[in-house]
Amino acid sequence: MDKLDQLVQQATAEFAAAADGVQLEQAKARFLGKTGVLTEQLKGLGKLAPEERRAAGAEINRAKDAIEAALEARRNALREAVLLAQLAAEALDVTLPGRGAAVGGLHPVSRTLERIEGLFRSIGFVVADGPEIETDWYNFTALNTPENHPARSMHDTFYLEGNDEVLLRTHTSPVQTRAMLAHAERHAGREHMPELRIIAPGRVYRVDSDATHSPMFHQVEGLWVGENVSFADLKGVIADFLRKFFETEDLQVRFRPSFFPFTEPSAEIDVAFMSGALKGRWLEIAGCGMVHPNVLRFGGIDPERYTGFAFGMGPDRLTMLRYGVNDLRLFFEGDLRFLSQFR
Ligand SMILES: CNC(=O)COc1cccc(Nc2cc(Cl)ccn2)c1
Repeated sequence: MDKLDQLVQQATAEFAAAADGVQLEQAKARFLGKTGVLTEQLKGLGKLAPEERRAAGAEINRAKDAIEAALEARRNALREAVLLAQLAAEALDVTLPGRGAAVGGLHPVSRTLERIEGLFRSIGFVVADGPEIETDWYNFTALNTPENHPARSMHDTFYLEGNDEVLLRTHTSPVQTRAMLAHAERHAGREHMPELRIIAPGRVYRVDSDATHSPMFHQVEGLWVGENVSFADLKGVIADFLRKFFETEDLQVRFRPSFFPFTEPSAEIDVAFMSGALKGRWLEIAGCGMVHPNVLRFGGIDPERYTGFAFGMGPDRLTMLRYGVNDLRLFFEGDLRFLSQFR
């Protein structure tokens, strides 16, 4: 094989060894560039005799064409490789199953709140709402809570920055007082004020956090005010509600004497199931009592003419009982592995 054939072989091998466009251009320069091997050959033609020059020149140009063809082939091969790599990287397998939008669900506490509201609506209660940021008047004073009562302290109550009159409500009782004032106002001057039956569900805040206490939790309060509402009405409404809520007649309800500043007499409500894991254990689930006369007065209602009962329960606690959950904080951490069990 003569020198020119060797050059073509060598150039083809070096082009094949070029891994990308930059290396290929460097290899091209070695053969076809200004100082390339082929260019040197062409310069050497001047030294030949005129009759030899034409043949030698033709030979060199044939080699040059072969090298340029090898170069072009390698360029195409590299371009093809880049394209194939890109296609592989961006490949979309349309046969894959769709990700799909998962079906959401109501939060277990929301389900409990809706259930409680539905049960009380079915006996004529109306759901009332009110501000979560309250004044200490509506949250404490209007509920007959003494100025020095520990519940007012910053150890139990979240006060807004640098303020001791604006706070995060610690219960939904303020909603009840606001509703009483509005109701009394609306029917002022009439001989008989219509009965008031309201349910006040909502978020409440207390400075506390452990397995059974979260700084933000939920409460549902109920209030029934009329011309001769009695403790018997209270017991009947609560017992009936609990049987419907827990969907069993097989439970006992008891009213244990207690004390709240805003009710007199007051009682804690315990429930005991006659079957299941909690069989026979008394569980405290709510507080209640006849509305204290002062609280009726703060609500614009004459305690000489009207009486009422009220209760307060923790739907978070009812939810824990209903679903057998033992750490309240699980409800508020947003962990879908926990929450998706309640869809
Ligand atoms: C989880 N809640 C509890 O242990 C105790 O809650 C209770 C108990 C008794 C009454 C009330 N609410 C109330 C509201 C007004 Cl406007 C007047 C009188 N009382 C809340």
